[in-house]
Amino acid sequence: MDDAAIELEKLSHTYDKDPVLKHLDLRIEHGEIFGFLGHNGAGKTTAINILTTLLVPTGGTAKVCGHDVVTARRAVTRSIGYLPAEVRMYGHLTALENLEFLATLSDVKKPRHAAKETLDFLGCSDLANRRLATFSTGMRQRIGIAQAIVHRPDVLLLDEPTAGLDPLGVRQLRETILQLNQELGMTIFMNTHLLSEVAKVCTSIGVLNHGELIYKDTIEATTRRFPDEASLEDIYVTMGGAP
Ligand SMILES: Nc1ncnc2c1ncn2[C@@H]1O[C@H](COP(=O)(O)OP(=O)(O)OP(=O)(O)O)[C@@H](O)[C@H]1O
Repeated sequence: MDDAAIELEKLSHTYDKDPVLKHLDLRIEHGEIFGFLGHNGAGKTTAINILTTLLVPTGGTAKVCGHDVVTARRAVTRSIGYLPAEVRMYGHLTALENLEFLATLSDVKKPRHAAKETLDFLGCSDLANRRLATFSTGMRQRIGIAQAIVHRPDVLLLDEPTAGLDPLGVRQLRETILQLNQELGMTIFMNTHLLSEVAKVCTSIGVLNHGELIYKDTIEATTRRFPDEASLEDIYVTMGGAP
């Protein structure tokens, strides 16, 4: 079988004594937009931290594009882009300077060109010469996405990307996710609480409940099973996923 974009096998993690992730098995194919749903504290960020190589799992394996997150960290970090829940950036730099700096760190060949092209691709060239300290939440988030994709990763990991965005920002984000997936072929892995959002943008979903994956299916099968879009919430109830 070809390498999946993301493959977890019995992935487990324990910080202190209680397990936070419990034997997760999950395969996400290239080209998917995967929505990872779960209540607060379910373990979603822990899973993303493992995929970004920031955290070494205490059990099982996680691979990105066939690369193991523990034994092939460099190959993993080359394959991924990451938008954390709270984007950190150098406020005194302009958007372009910041992006060029990060492109350089990622060994991108022509960093300034890549930075400009990325801002252009995301439709925010108008922000290029403004200092990041002056940016609104929505603008910061667009630059956060630019930072995550400036090296053109195969897989983009987004941790609660809609947090703090107004409805227009949420819609813009949805369009950007589809554009990255359809035009650049990126696989997207998105942690979210927003059930309504996953139905609009995702091709498949998984539901995490207290560290266990209690549901995984395509969005078509899911909406057939839970025909009322708003009632995607029923997944939590039906599968016992409420906190
Ligand atoms: N560094 C840490 N040390 C100890 N416990 C931690 C640490 N990070 C997270 N936890 C605990 O692990 C559990 C899962 O947290 P995690 O942040 O992965 O969940 P989440 O699904 O992303 O939640 P949220 O939606 O609130 O961000 C929680 O009980 C949290 O308190």
